[in-house]
Amino acid sequence: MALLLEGLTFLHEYTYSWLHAVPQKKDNALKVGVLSTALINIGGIIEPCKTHEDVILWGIASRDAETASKYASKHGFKVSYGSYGELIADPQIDFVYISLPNSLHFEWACKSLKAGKHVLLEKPFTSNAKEAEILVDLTKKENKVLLEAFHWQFHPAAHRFREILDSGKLGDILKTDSRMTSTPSVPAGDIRWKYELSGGSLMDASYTVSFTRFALHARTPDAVLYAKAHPAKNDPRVDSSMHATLRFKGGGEGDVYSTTYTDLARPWLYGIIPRFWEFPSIKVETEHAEVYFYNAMLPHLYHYIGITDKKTRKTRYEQVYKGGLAWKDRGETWWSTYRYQLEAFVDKVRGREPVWWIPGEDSINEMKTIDEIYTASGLALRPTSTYALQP
Ligand SMILES: NC(=O)C1=CN([C@@H]2O[C@H](COP(=O)(O)OP(=O)(O)OC[C@H]3O[C@@H](n4cnc5c(N)ncnc54)[C@H](OP(=O)(O)O)[C@@H]3O)[C@@H](O)[C@H]2O)C=CC1
Ligand SMILES: O=C1OC[C@@H](O)[C@H](O)[C@H]1O
Repeated sequence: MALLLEGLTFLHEYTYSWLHAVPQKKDNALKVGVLSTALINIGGIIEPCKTHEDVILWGIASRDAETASKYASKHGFKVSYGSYGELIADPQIDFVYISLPNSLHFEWACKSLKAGKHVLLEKPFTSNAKEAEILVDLTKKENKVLLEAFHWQFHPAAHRFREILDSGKLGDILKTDSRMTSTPSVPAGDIRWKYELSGGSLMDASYTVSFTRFALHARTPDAVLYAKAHPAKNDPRVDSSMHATLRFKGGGEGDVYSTTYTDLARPWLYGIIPRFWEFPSIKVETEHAEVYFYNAMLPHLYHYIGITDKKTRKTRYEQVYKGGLAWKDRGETWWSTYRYQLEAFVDKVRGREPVWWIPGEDSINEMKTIDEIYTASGLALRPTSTYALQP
C-alpha cells in the first residue's frame, strides 16, 4: 500500500509543481545537494523544491558518476558528483537531503554537518538511539540545522488531529492503535529487507511509533509489554512484521495502552485480495470518543479524521488541507506533506521560527522506542555504524 501511496504522491506533486513552479528563484536561494538517487527523492525533495522560491536544486551525488550525471540532466540539477564526499565538499551547497539506506544516515549526516551543511535527513533518523544521541550532540556543536524528515507531522491535518485530542472535550486518552502495512509486499532485494542496511518493518514503518508518540505528546514508553517479530525468510534478524504493545503515562491519572503493527509483506485477504484500503493510520480511544486519523502518512492525497461519540455511535468527519492552528494563512491546499516540511526547514535555516519542528531530542526518543521494541521482541538492535566508533 505504502509504495502505491508514494507513487500517487509523485503524480500529485508532479502535477502541482508543473502548475505552480516558481519561474524566478530568489537571488541568494539556498542550494540543496542530494545524497543518492533514491526513489523517494522525487516526492521528498525534487518536486517540493520546484515550488519554493528560496531553494535551488543544485547537486546530486551517486556512488556512480554516470548515474549521477544522467539523473542531473533528467531532474534539473546543476552539478553531479560520482561520490557523496565530493558533494558535501562543494562550498556552494547550503544544505543536504540524505535519502540513503538507514544504515548510512548517521555517517553521512555527521560528515555533512562537519562539512558545514544543514541536513534534512530521511526517516528513520539513525540505526539506533546510540547513533541518534551522538548525531544530536554533533549538530549542537556544529551549530547547524538537522531535521528528521517525518514529513507527515508538518501537514495541517496532523495538527488538527492533535488539536482535537488536546481539546479536553473527549476526555483522557485510554488506548491507541496504529498500523502501516505493505500490500503487495516490498520487493525482494529492497534495502528494507537487509539487516546490514538497518532494514526491518519497524524501522521502515516507524510512522506507527511516530503517530503514537505524537498523539500522546510522549517521550518514551514506560514499558514495552509485548513485541512479536515475524522474521524475514532470507534473514531472521529482519522483522518482516512486528506487533507491539506499549504502555505510556497518560495525560490524566491512568496509563495509555498503545498497539503498533508494521508489515513489509502483509498477507492478502483470503490469499487473493491485496489490502489496498489499509492506509497508514492511527486510532485513538478516549473516555468519550474514538478518533480515527485515516492516511496520517500522506494526508495530502486523501485523509479523514473521524470522531465517533462512544454513547451515540455517531461519527463526524473532518478534513484539513490548509491553514489550521500552526500554519494559519500560510500554505496551499495542494501542498504535500513534503512541501510543508520544506517550508519549515527553510524557515529554520533562514533563522525564522518554523511553525512546526521536530527537535533532535524527539528523534532520539523515537529511536529509543524503536530500540526498546526490538529488544522486547528478542531481535538485535540495528547495527551501529563503524563511523560512530571512530575517535
Ligand atoms: N519520507 C518518506 O516518505 C520516505 C522515506 N524513505 C526513506 O528514504 C531512504 C531511501 O529509501 P528509498 O527511496 O526506498 O531507497 P532506494 O532503495 O530507492 O535508494 C537508496 C539509494 O541509496 C544509495 N545507496 C548507497 N549505498 C547503498 C547500498 N548499499 N544499497 C542500496 N542503495 C545504496 C543508492 O543511490 P546511488 O546508487 O545513487 O548512490 C540508492 O539509490 C530510506 O531511509 C527510507 O526509510 C523512503 C521512502 C519514503
Ligand atoms: O517512509 C516510507 O514511506 C513510504 C513507504 O513506501 C516506505 O516503505 C517508507 O520508507
